[in-house]
Amino acid sequence: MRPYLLGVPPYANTAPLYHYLRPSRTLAFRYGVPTQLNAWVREGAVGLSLVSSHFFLQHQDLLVALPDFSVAVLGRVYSVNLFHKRPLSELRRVALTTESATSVALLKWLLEEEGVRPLYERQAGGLELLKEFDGVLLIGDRAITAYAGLLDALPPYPEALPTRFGEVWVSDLSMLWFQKTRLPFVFALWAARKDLLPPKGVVERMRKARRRGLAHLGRVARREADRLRVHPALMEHYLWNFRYHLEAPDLLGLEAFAQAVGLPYRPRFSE
Ligand SMILES: C=C(O[C@@H]1C=C(C(=O)O)C=C[C@H]1O)C(=O)O
Repeated sequence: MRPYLLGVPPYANTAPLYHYLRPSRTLAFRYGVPTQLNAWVREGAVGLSLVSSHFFLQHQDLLVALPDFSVAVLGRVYSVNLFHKRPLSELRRVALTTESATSVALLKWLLEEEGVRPLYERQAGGLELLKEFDGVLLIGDRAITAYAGLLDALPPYPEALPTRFGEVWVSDLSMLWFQKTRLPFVFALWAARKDLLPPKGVVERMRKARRRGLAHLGRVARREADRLRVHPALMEHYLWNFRYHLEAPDLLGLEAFAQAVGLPYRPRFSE
C-alpha cells in the first residue's frame, strides 16, 4: 500500500506542529509553499494538507477541514508583512508574493477599505523588489527573515518591536485586521478532499506531535532560529504567538473574513 501523502509547508510557523511528526511506512510528507499545497489538495496530489484559509473558503464544497488545527493569530503575526516606502494611502505599485492566497486577498481587502487601489503584480523575491515597487508583500520564512534583517537589536519586550526602519515601513496584516475587527485572523487550516480523507491514526499522530512541539517550544524555536539565522528570542516569541487550535474566536475571525471577501461560510469539519 502506498503511504498517505501529507502536504507540509516549509515554514518555521508550523515547525511546532511537525517537529515531532515522523514520516513512516504509512505516512509521507510532500513539501510546498501554500499556493502549491492548495493546488495539490485540489488535484488530489496530496491528501490532508495545510491550506490557505481563502482557498478553503473558495472550495468549501470540495473540502473537509480538521476541527482543531489552524495557523491563526490575534494582533501581530510578524511574518505576513507589507514592506513599503510610502504611506499605505499613497501606494501605486505593489509586488505580491507568489506563495500566498490568503494574505493577498487580505491585503487587497484592507487597502480597498481605505480606498487605496494600487497596481498589483505577482513577483517572486524579497526586499530587493522595493527598488522597483512601492510595497512588497511577503509571507512565511521570507517575511520573518526580511523583518529580522532590518532589526539591529531586540527591544526589551515584543510590543516594542519596531514597525519602521528608516524609509521602510512594515505593516503587519493581521494587526491591521485586528484593529478593524477586534478578531483573530486565520491564515491557514488543515483540509483534505472529501474522497481523500486521512486514514485513522494520522490526525491522532498530528495531535500528539503538536503537544510535544508546544511542550518543547524552546527547542523547536532554537532549531528554526539556527536554520533562518534569526535571534532565538524573536523566533520563540513568533512561535508561541500563534493560535494552533482553531478555537471559537478563530472561527469568528474566519467567518468575518469570508464575509469581508464576499465568500460563503459553510465550512465542513471532520469528527
Ligand atoms: C502566518 C502565515 O500564514 C501563511 C499564509 C498563507 C497565505 O497567505 O495563503 C498560507 C499559510 C500560512 O502559513 C505566514 O506565512 O507566516
